[in-house]
Amino acid sequence: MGRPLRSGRVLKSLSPVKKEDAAATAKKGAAKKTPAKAKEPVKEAAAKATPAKAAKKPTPARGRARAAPSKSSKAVAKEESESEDELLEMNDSESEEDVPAPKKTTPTKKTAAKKSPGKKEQSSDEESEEESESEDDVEAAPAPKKATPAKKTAAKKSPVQKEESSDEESEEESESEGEVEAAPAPKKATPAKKGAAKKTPAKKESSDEESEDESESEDEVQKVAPKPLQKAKSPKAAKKESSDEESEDESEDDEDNGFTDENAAWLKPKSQLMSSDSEPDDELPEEESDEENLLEVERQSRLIDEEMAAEQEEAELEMRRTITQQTSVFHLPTPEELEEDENRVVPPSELRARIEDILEVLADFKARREAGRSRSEYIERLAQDMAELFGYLQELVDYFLSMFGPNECLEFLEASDKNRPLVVRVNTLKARRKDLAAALMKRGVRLDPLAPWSKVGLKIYESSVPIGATPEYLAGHYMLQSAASMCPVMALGPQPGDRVLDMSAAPGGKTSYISQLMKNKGVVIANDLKAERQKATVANMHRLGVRNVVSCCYDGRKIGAQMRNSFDRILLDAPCSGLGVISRDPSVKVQRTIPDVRRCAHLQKELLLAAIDALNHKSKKGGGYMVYSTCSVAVAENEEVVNYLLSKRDVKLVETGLDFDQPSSQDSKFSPAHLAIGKPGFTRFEHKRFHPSLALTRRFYPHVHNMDGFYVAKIQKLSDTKKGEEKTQAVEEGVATDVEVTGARKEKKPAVVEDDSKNTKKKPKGKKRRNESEDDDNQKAKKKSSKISYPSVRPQQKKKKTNAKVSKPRRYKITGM
Ligand SMILES: C[S@@+](CC[C@H](N)C(=O)[O-])C[C@H]1O[C@@H](n2cnc3c(N)ncnc32)[C@H](O)[C@@H]1O
Repeated sequence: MGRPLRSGRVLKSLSPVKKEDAAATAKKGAAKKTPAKAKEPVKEAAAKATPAKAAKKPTPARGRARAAPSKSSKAVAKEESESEDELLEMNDSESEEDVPAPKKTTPTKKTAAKKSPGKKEQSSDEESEEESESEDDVEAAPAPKKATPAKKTAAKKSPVQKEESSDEESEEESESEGEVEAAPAPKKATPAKKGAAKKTPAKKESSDEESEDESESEDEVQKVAPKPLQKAKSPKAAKKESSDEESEDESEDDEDNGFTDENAAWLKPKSQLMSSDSEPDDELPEEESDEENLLEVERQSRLIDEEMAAEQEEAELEMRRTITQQTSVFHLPTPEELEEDENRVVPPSELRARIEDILEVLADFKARREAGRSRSEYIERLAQDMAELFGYLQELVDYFLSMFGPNECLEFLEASDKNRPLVVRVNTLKARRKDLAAALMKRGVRLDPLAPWSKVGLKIYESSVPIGATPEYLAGHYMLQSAASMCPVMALGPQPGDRVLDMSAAPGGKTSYISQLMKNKGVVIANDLKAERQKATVANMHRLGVRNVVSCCYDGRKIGAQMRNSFDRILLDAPCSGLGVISRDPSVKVQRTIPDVRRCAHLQKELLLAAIDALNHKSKKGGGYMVYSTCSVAVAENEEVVNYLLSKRDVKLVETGLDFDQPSSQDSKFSPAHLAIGKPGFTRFEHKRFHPSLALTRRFYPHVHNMDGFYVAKIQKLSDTKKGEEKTQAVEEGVATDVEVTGARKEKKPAVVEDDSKNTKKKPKGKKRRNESEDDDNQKAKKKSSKISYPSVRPQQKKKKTNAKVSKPRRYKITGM
């Protein structure tokens, strides 16, 4: 049976048609419309039903094809209406006889048509005969005309499968199936769908060969025109793939409606059928609604597909971007670009972006650095950008960078721009914390206990009244005091009855806490160089009800000599650069210089030596301890100062006792594991090496602890012995030596920065200013080093007579602390 291969759509629908037509006709014709009728009427009805659907087809060929039932038309001719007879006769004649040359031209028709015989060969001989007939028809008949009769035949015969099982019927059925395979389907969409559900059972009852043949025919057809087939299939396939229930429902609807409408379409005048290339108008809406339904499903499916595709694309882009970011080389600004920058205000966002880029490069320097650029160049750029972004002198940023490293430095700078929580210390001489908290809360203050490690601290979140002017404040129930500044006093651990020196006391915040812990028992000497500041100290003592404090105004450096071995405990809350409390005093950013830091360190060393001298190491009250503290994070003002003390006096560092979860042991070995709050002090910085016990000192950071930058060291005086008096000269000159870790001499080396690119050592440009001052100090230190560092050579002693065999000469033990 030759059929026109108009498009893939037509061909693709072949196999559904085969099933669906047969089923449709079976249900419509046999089961519903003419249940009492025998096989032939069923066929007739089916034949009518099928063309009715076929009439939807727009192409004349299809229309003609449907109107040309070849063999089956003969069988049902008597019961057909006149118009139908005419039509059938005409079609028969067309299909069996004259075949217009142009219609025969499509080779694929033959291919498709020849497919069905293959299946028929597997059936009975009679079937084969009939098939051969149909084959002949196919070959002889023009494709379009034969196509529809094939369907029609199939439609007529397929009901037989349900109603009768005679051989003839099955022969006919197989014949019709064979024809159906090759029949054009597209315009049969609706009946095919309707029939599909009905046909399926019939199909199942029949042999598997049928389905195989179907697939074969489909395959073959697809080979002929694969692309259009796929396109065309979707609507029909969607139909076919819809649930059986749906199909059944539809068919039931059809059954309810009867064949009237379809027949009406089918029974149109021959001329109309023959001439109309398009479907009848009244059927268009149905077809369109089907299309719409299909499109709705498809539309949703497409939407999901598009969304998924978009997401996938976005994910890929993101991945590519991340890979690029992580692997790309960051190019430092060229001199020209830097010159441009100087003539404009670089936006903070741009600075920050560059800072972050440089940080990324530094994190993977080998892979991401620009060829020919050294690490120091990146660091230099980073320091400049950070200084500009946060408003610091660059030398300070340089210093922080050398202390923290790039990433932590950024965190520190950011945290130093934020205010710390407001904290008050309850004056337990006058109030209890819970009472004070309740009183403040009544005034609309939102607060919380400071931390598990403090029994007297309250953290203020919000207050509708000025915290420094409440009735409770004026009554002395509390003192404004930062969390960090409580730590030195806690570390000192003053006891009632102690003699305590607060060497730099004004305005008396820590002094009052000391008295509080001493329960107003014992004596506190509150000293400060500046008498003006001491007024505030006195006022505070009065307000707070402190009665055991004596204020005085001496230069602390002289107290050591004047009040030697006089105190059980001493607090030196030293004057400092304030580099830990920048959020409280942002002027530090531009007013403090590294030489300022050096000057502070020099004063601190002097004060510290004096404090130790004033400390009584023979205190019978468990004393002989002092605490050194600063509100600076600079190593020069902290570890370097304490390390210097270790070289000058017979002292040792002990735990600060700030490990509140564990019992504090004054004499325990220094081990960071014992410490709960604060970070260990530096034991090395740049080229300097400090005594390992410096790890017992505590550092507090804004970016780590959300506290002021602070430093706390607790020192025990062991004896009144002074080591290396000759070093005093150096101290007076403000020289920080890094010699005394073990007491052995260590000469200072000039600061160096490793150049990764050349692996050579050179002085960094960016650190010139700081290193210059360091170098000055270093030069002085070198000159003095012979005096400072060499241990005094003991006079040659006469060898004692001993039995011990001494093979090696004895070395003098150098005591560094
Ligand atoms: C950080 S403040 C002390 C704060 C105080 N401990 C408190 O908690 O309220 C440092 C103090 O050291 C004082 N000072 C500076 N040089 C001094 C010196 N040579 N002798 C004694 N005190 C000095 C300053 O006047 C300043 O009041």
